[in-house]
Amino acid sequence: MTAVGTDGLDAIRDNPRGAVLGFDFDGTLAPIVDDPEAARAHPRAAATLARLAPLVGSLVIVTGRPAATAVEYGGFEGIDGLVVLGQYGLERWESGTMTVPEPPPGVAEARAKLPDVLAAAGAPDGTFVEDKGQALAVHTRRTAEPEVALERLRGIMNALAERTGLVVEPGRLVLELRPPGMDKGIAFRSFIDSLGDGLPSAVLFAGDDLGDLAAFDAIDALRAEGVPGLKLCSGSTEVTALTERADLVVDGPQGIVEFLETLLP
Ligand SMILES: O=P(O)(O)OC[C@H]1O[C@H](O[C@H]2O[C@H](CO)[C@@H](O)[C@H](O)[C@H]2O)[C@H](O)[C@@H](O)[C@@H]1O
Repeated sequence: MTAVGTDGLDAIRDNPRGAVLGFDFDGTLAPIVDDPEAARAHPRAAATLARLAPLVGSLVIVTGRPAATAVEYGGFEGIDGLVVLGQYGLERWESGTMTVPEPPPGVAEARAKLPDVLAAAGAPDGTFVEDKGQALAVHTRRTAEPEVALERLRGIMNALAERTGLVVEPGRLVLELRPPGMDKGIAFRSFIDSLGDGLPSAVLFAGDDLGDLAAFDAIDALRAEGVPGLKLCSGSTEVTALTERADLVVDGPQGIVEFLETLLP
């Protein structure tokens, strides 16, 4: 644990009701599996979050998933005080109420073009598209050589993003075409600012993937404003960039849940 991370954790323990705790979903609260539709939160994740919610200032999940999918796969329905920001912050769920904006026209254009683009690039067997409404995720985890497949597709995904006014969000054996202008850092900070309570007494963000780096940036920015913070990494062999930025690395979603349980009375 880094010294500043220890300060962040001490501040959370000292005044949990003033703290804002943020979490990624896949790879952090839910173990990674081959089929995105088969992903489910760790068996103790929802119960742990439900027990934490009344003890802390705010609990928020910031995920690349549609908010409704994260709520369903997480078993989060009914957790009072939990907010889920989906599609990297474009969607919001709270207490059963969902806010989902219209996707920009570039998403429909990319949806129409993507099959031909993937075929022309020789996307290998096992490549598949997850259509999230606001975004299109091209997964290679189920190909024979997932990393090789991902690299083969990176150039054409960048080109299609440029043609359609979208951006490419890289992740764990996935490249997503999604609208620009939002990321997990903007979403996390906007959520904090929207609480209207001034700066929190402490912050935490737990993640595992490249998309979570923006939320780590938000923690760094809050620290620079005097807010103690903890950057927690759900460690894996697939992503090292986050490990290098984290204050504390634990062993996947099991380690995350065990860490959260230490915050409970
Ligand atoms: O921000 P997150 O909650 O981490 O969501 C990021 C993406 O996660 C999902 O894909 C990842 O998890 C899958 C299930 O374990 C795995 O098969 C895939 O290889 C991973 O990239 C999800 O399918 C995406 O839509 C999310 O954006």
